[in-house]
Amino acid sequence: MVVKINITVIGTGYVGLVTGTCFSDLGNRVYCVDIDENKINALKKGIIPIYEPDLEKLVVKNYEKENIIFTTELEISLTNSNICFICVGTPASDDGEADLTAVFEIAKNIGKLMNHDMIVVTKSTVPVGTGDKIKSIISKELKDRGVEYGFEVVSNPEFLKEGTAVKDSMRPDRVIIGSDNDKAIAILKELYAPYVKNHERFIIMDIKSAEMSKYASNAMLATRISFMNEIANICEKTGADVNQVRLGVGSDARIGYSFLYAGCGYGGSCFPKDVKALIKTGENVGYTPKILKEVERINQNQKYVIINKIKKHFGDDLTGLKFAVWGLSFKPGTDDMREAPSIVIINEILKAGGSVKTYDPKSMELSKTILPKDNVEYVSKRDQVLDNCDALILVTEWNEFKSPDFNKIAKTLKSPVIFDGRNQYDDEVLSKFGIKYYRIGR
Ligand SMILES: NC(=O)c1ccc[n+]([C@@H]2O[C@H](COP(=O)([O-])OP(=O)(O)OC[C@H]3O[C@@H](n4cnc5c(N)ncnc54)[C@H](O)[C@@H]3O)[C@@H](O)[C@H]2O)c1
Ligand SMILES: O=c1ccn([C@@H]2O[C@H](COP(=O)(O)OP(=O)(O)O[C@H]3O[C@H](CO)[C@@H](O)[C@H](O)[C@H]3O)[C@@H](O)[C@H]2O)c(=O)[nH]1
Repeated sequence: MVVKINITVIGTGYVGLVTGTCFSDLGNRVYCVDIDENKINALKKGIIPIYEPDLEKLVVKNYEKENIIFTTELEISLTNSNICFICVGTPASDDGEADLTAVFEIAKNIGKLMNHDMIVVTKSTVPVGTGDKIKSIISKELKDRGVEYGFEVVSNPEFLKEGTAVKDSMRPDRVIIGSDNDKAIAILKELYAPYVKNHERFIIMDIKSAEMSKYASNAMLATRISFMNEIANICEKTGADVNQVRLGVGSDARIGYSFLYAGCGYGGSCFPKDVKALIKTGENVGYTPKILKEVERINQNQKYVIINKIKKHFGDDLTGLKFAVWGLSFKPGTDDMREAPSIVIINEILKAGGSVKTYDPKSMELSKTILPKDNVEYVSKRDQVLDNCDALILVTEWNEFKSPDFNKIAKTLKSPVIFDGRNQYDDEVLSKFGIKYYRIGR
């Protein structure tokens, strides 16, 4: 295939590695840059530092074809590229504000190193107004160097989901391009065109609206989840069942079924930090975002709903009790543990004197570096977890937990009781097996 566009992607995490790989698969030449030397060296050997379905074979294929270059050298990458994507992390600071240290450091380095005209595209999730700040940082560096290269800063927020990141990138619902520069817009459209067959899916807007669209989308989805968790909590006190309510509500075409699942709270690297950052954006301009503050508060509380049910069943003191935990990652399909509800649930069990035996298909190695070492045991098979445990807790709904052998569960657990944080099972089926079943919103 003919090489089309030379691209630099800065930051090879979930977003950068997937974005860079998908662009390279179209025949573009992509320089994937990271400051983490270990990560770059591993990638050069075909070792993918994250678990993301379909990613490994695409990386290996395109690395072998020399469509991807893994490097820590930003200067060489920029020299050989016309477009540069910023894909570094923007984690929450202590006060909730997005920490833009890495983004601004990169803007500075781009200004210091670029030696021809460049389109600088922000794919990291950044607060409204960041594009203007990136522009001034680059301009200042160019001025200090006494050079006059042209550059455009474009906002192109990313909407991929972990676990389906490759699919989402190759078939995006929409591609938002925030820019007022026709040439930059045309180049980005050309780059994305093979993945965006339906051109109505390109949405062109000003840079600030593009930045805000990303936060508003995540905040809307987080709001739906907290809303349903609130409904679930009211269901529990009134005798209604949130599973049935979800069907009743979602069937309205104006509402739809997605993101209405009650559970033990949303986690991950995006919703928690982006809701906090949007609250901060509002406060910084003298506005108090009341709905968003409640969305966040409901989510914090929701992580304790399962532990409260456990304590209601066994009492506040869990000393001497061992809990089997299925699932650790913040959702199925990923090894990502950022803001995973399992962290809160397991720590609360340990605090109350209990111990934990756990299994997750992908995130156990990472969990070992995050969870306390004492009283947490890891096993390599789903059903091994059950031996000598007093109860089973389902935290992450991986497929292999969806239709387990209930007979075995009932016989192996010391007391046949399941606490289900993801509403995966049928109350009637479990009662036939003599299993006491607690779930959310019933
Ligand atoms: N993870 C997602 O599902 C997702 C989806 C959409 C948008 N986003 C947003 O995209 C951004 C990146 O998220 P992520 O999950 O890919 O982060 P990540 O933490 O997985 O990856 C970030 C990478 O950037 C590298 N990095 C940090 N500073 C650097 C520097 N100065 N130069 C070069 N590399 C540097 C890190 O070493 C790391 O490899 C965030 O703003 C996030 O909110 C994430
Ligand atoms: O009905 C639902 C749907 C999701 N969740 C939870 O919500 C969290 C986030 O899930 P999901 O949105 O699937 O995962 P992410 O990979 O974090 O993706 C979100 O965050 C990304 C980063 O900004 C965006 O790009 C995506 O569009 C957005 O969906 C997880 O803990 C889920 O368990 C629920 O509790 N109920």
